[in-house]
Amino acid sequence: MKVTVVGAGAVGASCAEYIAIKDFASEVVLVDIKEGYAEGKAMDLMQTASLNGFDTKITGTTGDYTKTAGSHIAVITSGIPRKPGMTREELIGINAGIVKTVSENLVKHSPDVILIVVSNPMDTMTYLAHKVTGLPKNRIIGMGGALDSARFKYRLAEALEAPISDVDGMVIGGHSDKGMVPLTRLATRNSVLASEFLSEDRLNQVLEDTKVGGATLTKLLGTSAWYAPGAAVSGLVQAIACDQKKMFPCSTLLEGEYGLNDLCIGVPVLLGKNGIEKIVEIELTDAEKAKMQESAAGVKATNGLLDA
Ligand SMILES: NC(=O)C1=CN([C@@H]2O[C@H](COP(=O)(O)OP(=O)(O)OC[C@H]3O[C@@H](n4cnc5c(N)ncnc54)[C@H](O)[C@@H]3O)[C@@H](O)[C@H]2O)C=CC1
Ligand SMILES: O=C([O-])CC(=O)C(=O)O
Repeated sequence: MKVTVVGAGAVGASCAEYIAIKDFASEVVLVDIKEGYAEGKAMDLMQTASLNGFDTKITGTTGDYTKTAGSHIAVITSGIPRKPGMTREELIGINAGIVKTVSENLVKHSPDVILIVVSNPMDTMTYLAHKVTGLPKNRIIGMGGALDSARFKYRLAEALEAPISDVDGMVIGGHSDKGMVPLTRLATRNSVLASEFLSEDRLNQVLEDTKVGGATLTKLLGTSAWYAPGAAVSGLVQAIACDQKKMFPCSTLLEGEYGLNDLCIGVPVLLGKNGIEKIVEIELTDAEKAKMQESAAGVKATNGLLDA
């Protein structure tokens, strides 16, 4: 199983590291545009192999896509991250051009590849990857909901004063400060609804803290986060590589599902060897449906900037 990760920056390198540590891929190829950078990251990571006990071979290249040929899965993390005070949507001007070129190059050398889009604004970049490559919808996956759900669980565990392994929860909707829809109604601690333990106000606080999870870290770090994003991507890659049929909220092209059309947005999907093997439609309340509609309107407004 060969995996390419484009962008050897913070998220790309973290993602490559987690993939290697889990030791399910034979090969990871890092690609960057900065001369020597991917090669350097690959060498540094390879020197952790004997320490961390993995056999995955990691190599790096400065923009030579022939080295990516025959990739089963490719992750796109190339592009600029936001700085404190910015929204993800503000990155579109620079990142759209990068994601377009990178998607074209990847598909040219690996026509059967499954793409995982990470660069922001992620839902719009996933939609752009569809437009540019014309790949079937099961082979283009946007990563956002897996990360947002991990942050939701972190905040739930904090509020419940429970170990994280006790809690479960899911975030759907757009991967943006305003567009996320954390499903507090369905959040649980060991199958018991979180609402049994937490007041409505406290659950709302969990919801609000989850939505600004990325912005909170960006303010603290001066750039956006990378450990949890890298781990979240590695989870999606593993689910596909190992044909796990695991459920994650991912950004996917909707054609009527959830009453939405012609956009990519986060909904629960099953991931296996074919990429997105099923879009899971769950029954939402009227309030949740309204939030999804609002979130979709935000994503569509950003998609509209692609043509501008
Ligand atoms: N979807 C999500 O949940 C998340 C998305 N992100 C996004 O991921 C992207 C990357 O973030 P970081 O890794 O923190 O940034 P970074 O700046 O550390 O790394 C980005 C890398 O992309 C490279 N790059 C730029 N243009 C390229 C091209 N044409 N081909 C190959 N490589 C190129 C840069 O040289 C740099 O090394 C950002 O857009 C960020 O907003 C970050 C975290 C989570
Ligand atoms: O916050 C950002 O800009 C990066 C990102 O998407 C995240 O960490 O959720």
